Amino acid sequence: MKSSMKTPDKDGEKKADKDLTKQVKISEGVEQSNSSGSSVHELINGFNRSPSPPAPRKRLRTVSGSGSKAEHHLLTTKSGRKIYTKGRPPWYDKKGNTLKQPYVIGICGGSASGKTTVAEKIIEKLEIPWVTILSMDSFYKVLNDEEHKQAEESNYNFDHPNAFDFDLLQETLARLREGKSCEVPVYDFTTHARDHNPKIMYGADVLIFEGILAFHRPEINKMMDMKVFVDTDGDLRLSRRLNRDINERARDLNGVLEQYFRFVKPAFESYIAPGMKAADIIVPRGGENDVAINLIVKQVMTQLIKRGYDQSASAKYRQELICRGPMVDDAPQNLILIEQTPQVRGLHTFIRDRRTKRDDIIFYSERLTRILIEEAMNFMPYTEKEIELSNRQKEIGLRKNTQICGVAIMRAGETMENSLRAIVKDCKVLFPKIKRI
Ligand SMILES: Nc1ncnc2c1ncn2[C@@H]1O[C@H](COP(=O)(O)OP(=O)(O)O)[C@@H](O)[C@H]1O
Ligand SMILES: Nc1ccn([C@@H]2O[C@H](COP(=O)(O)O)[C@@H](O)[C@H]2O)c(=O)n1
Repeated sequence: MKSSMKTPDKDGEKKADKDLTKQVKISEGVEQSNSSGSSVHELINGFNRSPSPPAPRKRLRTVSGSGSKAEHHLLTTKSGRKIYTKGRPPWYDKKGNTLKQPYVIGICGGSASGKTTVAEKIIEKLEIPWVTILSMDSFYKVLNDEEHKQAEESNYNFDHPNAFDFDLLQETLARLREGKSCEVPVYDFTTHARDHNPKIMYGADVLIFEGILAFHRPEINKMMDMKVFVDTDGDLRLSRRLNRDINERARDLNGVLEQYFRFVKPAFESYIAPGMKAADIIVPRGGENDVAINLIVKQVMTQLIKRGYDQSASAKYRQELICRGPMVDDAPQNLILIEQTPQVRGLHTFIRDRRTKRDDIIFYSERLTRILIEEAMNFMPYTEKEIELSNRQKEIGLRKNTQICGVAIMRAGETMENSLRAIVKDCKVLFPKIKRI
């Protein structure tokens, strides 16, 4: 979107006024409300939860990293809906081309301004199946011992552009835009380090990239179809950050304040706020600005449709496959079909039913792949093995051959990973096409 558009704030269109009046009314006579509509009670509530003196650092090891808000790529929205945010495993058309580029939304704003909340609300309202959230946190540089010590003492500047690996970020975003898969580091704010296990991400119909310096590098800005700046009052950002860092990021009050005034606030003024100039849309007040979020969602949907996004396309393709009927007759000789037991049919019924919810499909698919892998285990090489029973009698059993056995899975292999690991103790899963980061 090229034209710059400021979304309605307090003085905006009538609807915004109406919403604001509603907000004020809700606050009136209940508790004191600040300019953003958030109550003072809300702001101090978090501190009450965290007793003074603060809990020891490592005890509060709630994972609060770049993957935490959508842990295992499953985002549970405030309304309880579960959304899969890993993106879409690469699909190819009949000519071997990957499908269209994702629509990229960049979300920039100060720390605790509500970037993630806005991103989640956009996703929730869009109601499209393939979405990805990429967070800048994943691209914090790995610290050396000295820097790590400084971070522990709240004396490391995580808000300066030098704290991020922008080259890696640019490369990752470029790959995701091409619909390719990537291994993305998961950041742990409690240890200032990356988790051992990165997460695998794919392109999607919509890709949201959020971070404090999301608009810092012009080459990255060029990859965005829409740039949104979340503009939340500084005092509110500080109070939310205190709440969050103490309760979720294992920090103490003094440390948060020291870091804030030494690094966070100056960096906001020098590097983050100038990002507003690059923005197409400015969202005052963040996640509670439903008028702005609805406008963004409407614009994204319009653009997706212009690009040929068709929600019913996958349903049409499935129907085509059903009409073609089973391909058992002309199947190759070495194709083995799973026995159609009542259990297998029951699982298929869940998976094929158009009313089945997304997380249920994931659950029942995993059960089905377990059956598939159990069956596949019968084709592994086994050798006889003599064992001794508890009554000292001997018995000849079977042990899996110790030789390495490689199995190539052409499509949807990753969806089988959990089941495979649950059944084969010593398996190694390789993703040959994935770019290692
Ligand atoms: N409208 C709101 N009212 C109350 N708390 C909020 C609101 N928006 C965000 N928060 C809280 O503030 C913190 C930061 O919000 P988040 O969306 O994660 O911001 P960011 O991604 O910019 O750091 C979180 O703890 C979140 O729960
Ligand atoms: N080890 C770290 C890394 C980053 N931070 C702070 O996080 C802020 C960015 O995250 P938001 O969710 O608030 O956008 C940033 O302001 C860093 O100061 C940290 O404290 N420790």
